[in-house]
Order: sequence, then structure tokens, then C-alpha cells
Amino acid sequence: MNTSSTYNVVIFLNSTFYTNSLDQIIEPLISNQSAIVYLFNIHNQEKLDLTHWEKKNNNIKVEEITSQFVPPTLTEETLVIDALFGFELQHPLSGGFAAVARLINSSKSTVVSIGAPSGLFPEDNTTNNLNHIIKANYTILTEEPPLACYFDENQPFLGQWNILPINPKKEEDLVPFTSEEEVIDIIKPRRRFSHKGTYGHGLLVAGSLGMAGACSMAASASLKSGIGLLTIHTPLCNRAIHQVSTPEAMVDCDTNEICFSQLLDTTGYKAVAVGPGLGLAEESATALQHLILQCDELGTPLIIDADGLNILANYPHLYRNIKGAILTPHPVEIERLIGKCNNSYIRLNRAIEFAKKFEVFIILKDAYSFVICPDGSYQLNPTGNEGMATGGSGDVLTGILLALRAQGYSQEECIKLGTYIHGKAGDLAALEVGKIGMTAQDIIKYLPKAWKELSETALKYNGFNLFSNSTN
Ligand SMILES: NC(=O)C1=CN([C@@H]2O[C@H](COP(=O)(O)OP(=O)(O)OC[C@H]3O[C@@H](n4cnc5c(N)ncnc54)[C@H](OP(=O)(O)O)[C@@H]3O)[C@@H](O)[C@H]2O)[C@@H](O)CC1
Ligand SMILES: Nc1ncnc2c1ncn2[C@@H]1O[C@H](COP(=O)(O)OP(=O)(O)O)[C@@H](O)[C@H]1O
Ligand SMILES: [K+]
Repeated sequence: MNTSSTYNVVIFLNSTFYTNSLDQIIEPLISNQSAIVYLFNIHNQEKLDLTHWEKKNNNIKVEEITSQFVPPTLTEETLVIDALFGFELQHPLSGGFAAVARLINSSKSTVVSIGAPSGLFPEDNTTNNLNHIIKANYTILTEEPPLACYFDENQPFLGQWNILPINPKKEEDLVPFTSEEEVIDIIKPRRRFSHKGTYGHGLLVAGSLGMAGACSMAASASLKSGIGLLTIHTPLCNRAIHQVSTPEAMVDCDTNEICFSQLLDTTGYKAVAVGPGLGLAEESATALQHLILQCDELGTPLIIDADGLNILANYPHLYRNIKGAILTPHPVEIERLIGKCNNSYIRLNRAIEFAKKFEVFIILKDAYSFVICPDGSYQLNPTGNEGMATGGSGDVLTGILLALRAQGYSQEECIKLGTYIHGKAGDLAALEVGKIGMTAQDIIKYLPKAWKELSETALKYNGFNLFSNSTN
């Protein structure tokens, strides 16, 4: 058998592969280059006949693989096309296919996977053999992406992925995303005859010595998301900072110089958010426990983020007292609550179990954030970008959520609309200043524009829900 060093393109093709993808995707990739097709005619399948390719193009050679085969030489210049398996696989690659995966992965060739990086399962890869999954530089998906495409750890297999929907999925099989239609149905107009009281008084419990910034950014985001009145509860040392950075907010100073320590009365507040930059001091842990119990007793809507979650994780008996709260963990924070997880699929499922068990709403933050309801349903948020991978971005989200809860949006409305607008503001910032230089403050800066654009879309498409019950 020829070694492939003389071929520019090496194609590993399984006879079960959709033939329409062959002509639509693989042929154009080969173009006029010399190519060899290693054709695996799998048992019980009709033999795939590619003689028409050979006839059409003298540069294409087809080699049918029935048993052992001499592996081709794959160089840096070779283009490898992986057309072995799509997302239908239920068992890890084994035997010859596993050997092909290892061969490809140990090469420096450019790899394009069609349908899926062969070997990757569509959702749960817990039982997979990760060494037997082809690592592509590019993946051309022939149907809408399954859940696995939205998990960080699968990106080395997928490479840069794009969708060419040759075999579109049924609506019910699609990964659920929050849509713009959904959020414009949620967003409510401001009433002409309204006043600051109409839009709620929120309490932000945040900040400590050295972390005034987290509090400041959450506060600014609240103020730029329509809250009526905002009070910041923060340690004494940060008083001047907040009076200057957000003069619109009132500052209620803790008796402690450097951290949150006071037992608070939440009467009169429409919502409370706790956690950004709070620190982990013992006094703060005691004060937080009191705050959680107080909100539970009074039915005050509660949002818990950052160090609020980190402290909570040390007091599992309090999980029973956070019913109805919104939690906004990043992957490391959620694992403090649900235990270490081996992969994103397990983490998502344990987060869902946590939401169901303790009747909480969770925003599992990441490149694609999941919003999870206590009934176990979830949606992915479609907005946002990698420019938001910068300190303080999450604090901004907490501020937005506080503003929305204070304005009377339900938890479910709040998590969907809040994550959507947070990502949209990030997208507008990226558009204007670029992803490298943008900071969390840029997300805040573009929040008003994001709200404006979304409101205008709502007005245009659904009359801004003028006939639904508006705020309060
Ligand atoms: N200006 C201010 O005042 C600011 C104050 N802040 C306040 O700091 C406090 C501590 O919060 P925290 O989030 O920085 O620390 P922690 O919870 O230990 O975890 C962070 C580590 O987890 C990891 N990691 C892995 N994957 C990840 C992912 N997808 N998303 C996120 N993280 C991921 C990653 O580790 P690595 O991958 O680098 O090993 C990362 O370093 C909290 O109160 C917060 O409000 C900040 O908001 C910043 C601005
Ligand atoms: N690559 C990314 N793409 C989209 N959103 C991102 C990305 N990286 C981070 N984000 C968003 O930015 C926020 C980061 O939150 P978090 O980790 O709590 O930051 P911090 O604690 O510094 O405020 C989350 O809402 C997350 O979804
Ligand atoms: K494939």
C-alpha cells in the first residue's frame, strides 16, 4: 500500500457516513489536491462506492480497509479529514478506530472533523476514553450543536467549530437557548407616572478592605439597570469610595472597619444581593448567616454571589433557608456547594439537582452560562463574549440581578433577562472597544445602550407588552 506522504489530503471515511455530506463538504475540501480515502466499510452496511470520485478526479485514490492497514504518514502539511463518526456514538472508539484517533492526535497535521470529532459523545463524556477522541482543528457540524459543544473541556476536540446544517434537528432536540423573543416578552416599560419607589429599593451587601471595586461595580450596574433606590452596606473603610464612585447610592456603613459584620434588618428592601468582594472573615460568616435567615423569614428576595456563596458552602444546614434565592456561581464556586466534579456535564447535572432539592435559581456562569430553575429546566444564555473574561464581570451581573428583583421581576424572568442583558452589554462593549482592552467597567458603560436597544426591539415587535401588567 502507498504511504500517504505523496497525498495532500488524507481522508478517513466510514461507510455509514451520510453521503450528502460527502459531496457537499468533503469534495470541496479536496478541491484539486491529491487525496487518499481510507474507506472503512463497516459490517452490515451497504458498501459505499466511491468510484465516481476516482473517475471524476485522477488525484483521488480510494483504499478500502477491511482488516489491518499500514498507517499513512501524516506530516505538518497534510490535511486530515475525519469523516468516521458523527455524534451518534455510544461507546468509546476501540480497535482500529482508536488507533486512527491516536495516529491523528500524535500528528502535526491540520485536522477537519465532519459531523463531530470522531469519538466525542453528544452530552455525557464521563465514561468516554478521552485518548480515543480525535482532536480537530476545525469541526464542521452537520446538525445543530449538542450540549457537548458548549463545554469548555471539549473545545480541544472540536477546535474551531461551525455549523452547516445538512441534517437539521427537530425543535425539541435542540439545546435550549434563551431567545431574544423571550426576553422582549419579559422586559417591562417604565410607567410615565412612576417615581423612584415604583422601581424598588435594593440593598447591596458587598465589599471589604481591598475589594471596594467589586461592590462599586455591582452598585453601578444596579443603577444602570433601572433600580429606583440603592443602599450599599459596606465596611467603614470604603465609605468615601462609594460616596464618590456612585453618588446615586446611599451608603450604610458597617460598624466594622474592614469587613461585613453587622446583623442587618432587611425590612423595607424589595431585594437584597450579597457577596461581591465580601471576603471570608469570621464576622462576615456570622452576619451572612443572620442575613440569610432574615431574608427567609421576611420573604425578602435574595441574590447570593461570590464570597456569599463561598461562606454559604461552609454552612450546609442553611441550604434549607435559601429557598427562592438566586445563586450566581462560577464553576469553582458551584463546586464548593455541590462537590468536586470531573467534567462540565456532571457539574451541570449536580447543579440542577441542587436547584431542585433546595428550590433555588442558579446562574451557572461560564463562557456559555446556564440559567437553571427549581423545576430542573435550564437554558443557555446566547449573549456575551471572551472579552468578559476579566475580573469584575460577575459583580456586574449581580448588580443587574439586584436591580431586576427590586423592580419586581420574578426569579425566572430575572435570571433570563439579567444574563441576556449582561452579555449584550458585553457584546456592545466588545464591538466598540474590542475584546482585549475591555474591562468590567466597559460592560457597565454599555448597559444603558443594551437596555435601550432591547427596549426598542420590544416596542417594535410586541408593543412592549403594553397590555400586560407593567411593573408593580
Ligand atoms: N475589583 C474587585 O474588587 C474584585 C473582586 N472580586 C472578588 O474576589 C472574591 C474572590 O472571587 P474569585 O472568583 O476571584 O475567586 P475564587 O472563587 O477563588 O475563584 C477564582 C478562580 O477560579 C478559577 N476558575 C476556573 N474556571 C473559572 C471560570 N469559568 N470562571 C471563573 N473562575 C474560574 C480560576 O482559577 P485558575 O483557573 O486561574 O486556577 C479563578 O482564578 C469575590 O468576592 C469576588 O467578588 C472579583 O470579582 C474580581 C474583582
Ligand atoms: N469567555 C466568556 N464568554 C462569555 N462570558 C464570559 C466569558 N468569561 C467570563 N464570562 C462572563 O463573565 C462573568 C464572570 O464572572 P465571575 O467569574 O464571577 O467574575 P468576577 O468574580 O471577577 O466578577 C460571568 O457572567 C461569565 O459568564
Ligand atoms: K467525524
